[in-house]
Amino acid sequence: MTQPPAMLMLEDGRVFHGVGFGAEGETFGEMVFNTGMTGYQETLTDPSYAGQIVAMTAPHIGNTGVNDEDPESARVQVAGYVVREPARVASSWRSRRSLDAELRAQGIVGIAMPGTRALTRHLRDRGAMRGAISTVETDPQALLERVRQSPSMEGADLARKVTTPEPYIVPAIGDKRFTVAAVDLGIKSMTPHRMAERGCEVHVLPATSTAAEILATNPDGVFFSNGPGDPAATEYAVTALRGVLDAGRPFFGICLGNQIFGRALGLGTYKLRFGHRGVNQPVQDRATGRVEISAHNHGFAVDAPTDGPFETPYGRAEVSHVNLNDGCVEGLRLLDGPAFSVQYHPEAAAGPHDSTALFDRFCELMDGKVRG
Ligand SMILES: NC(=O)CC[C@H](N)C(=O)O
Repeated sequence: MTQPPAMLMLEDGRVFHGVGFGAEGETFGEMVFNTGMTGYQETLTDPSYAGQIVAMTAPHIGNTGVNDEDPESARVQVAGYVVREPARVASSWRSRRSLDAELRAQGIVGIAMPGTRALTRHLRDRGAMRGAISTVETDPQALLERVRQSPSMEGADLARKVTTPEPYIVPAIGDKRFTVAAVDLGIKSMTPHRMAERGCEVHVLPATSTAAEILATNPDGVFFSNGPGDPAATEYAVTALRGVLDAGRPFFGICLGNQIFGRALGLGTYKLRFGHRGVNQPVQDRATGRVEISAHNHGFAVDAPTDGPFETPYGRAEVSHVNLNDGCVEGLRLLDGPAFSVQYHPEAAAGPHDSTALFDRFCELMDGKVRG
C-alpha cells in the first residue's frame, strides 16, 4: 500500500515531514518521546499515554508485529505515533498482524519520518509541547493554528476518560490471601496480575470512586494506579485517598497514584520539562542505596523535601526513592503509617523486573509485617 505524505507540526512552528503510518487523518496531543528499545505494544496500550503523541527514539518499530499477549489494555491509547522506520515484515510467528494494520484498524494516526533524533533533541531542549500529525492538511500554517488551539496537558483530567465504567474482579491466582481495592486511574493489565500472583483478589474500581465506595469492598489494602493527565486536575482521587488514609488502610500507589498520594499528604506536583518515558531509568532506594533500573512514563512529578522526613496530616513521611538522572522524587512513604508509593512502573510491562518486589512489600504491609 502506498503511504500518503504526512506532516508533524509542533506548537512552536517546528515542522517535520514523512509518510503516514497507521490510519489517515489528523490528530492532536502533547508531543513526547519514549526511549524504550523494546515494548512498543505495551507503550501503545498504556492508558497513561492518553492525549499524547508518542515518538519512539528506537529506529525500528514493529519488527515483531502485534500479538494478543502484550497489550496492557483493550485498545491503543496514544493520540498519535511517530516512528523512524516501521518494519516492512513482522517477524514473529505470534503476530496477528503488522503494527501498521493494527494502528489503521484502531484509527490511530501516525507518521514515519527520518527526523526522530532531531525531534527528540528539540523536545529535550524546549520541553514537551502540543503537536499534531496530519495526512490531510497541506498548509503548515493552517495546521499550526489548530495545534495552538488544541488543549494543553496542564490541567487535563484524563483519568476519568480511560477508567473502567464498572467495577470488576481479578481473582487471586492460587489461595486467596488478601482483598485489594484497586482504583483504576488508567490501570495496566499487568498490575492486577502482579497482585493476583501474590494471592490478592483485586477489586478494580472506577477512577471517581469515593472513599466510602472503596472501603465498601472491605479491602486489606488499597491501590491507586498509574494514569494520564495532570494530577492537579484529579482532585476527586485526592479526596478519596484522604478518606482511605483516615481509615488507616494500607496503601500502595504507582505513577499517577504516587502523585495523588503526594497531593493527599499536602505536597504539590509540577510539570517536568520533557518527562521520563522509557525502560532504563536509574532510581535509587534511599534507605538501602540500591539502584533499580526501572520503566517510566511520567511528565509530572511530586515536589517534596529530599533532605529528610517531613510532617504531613498522617504523621511523618519521607522521599523514599530519587531519580539518579535528574534528582526528581520517585517514591514516598509514611514513617508513621502503612502507606507508600512510587513514581515508576514496578509491574514491568514493558521494562526490567528490578522493582517487582514492591508488590511483595504491599503484601507485607497488608500482613502488618512492615510500616510504610
Ligand atoms: N504513568 C502515569 O501514571 C503518569 C502520571 C501523569 N499522567 C504524568 O504524566 O506524570
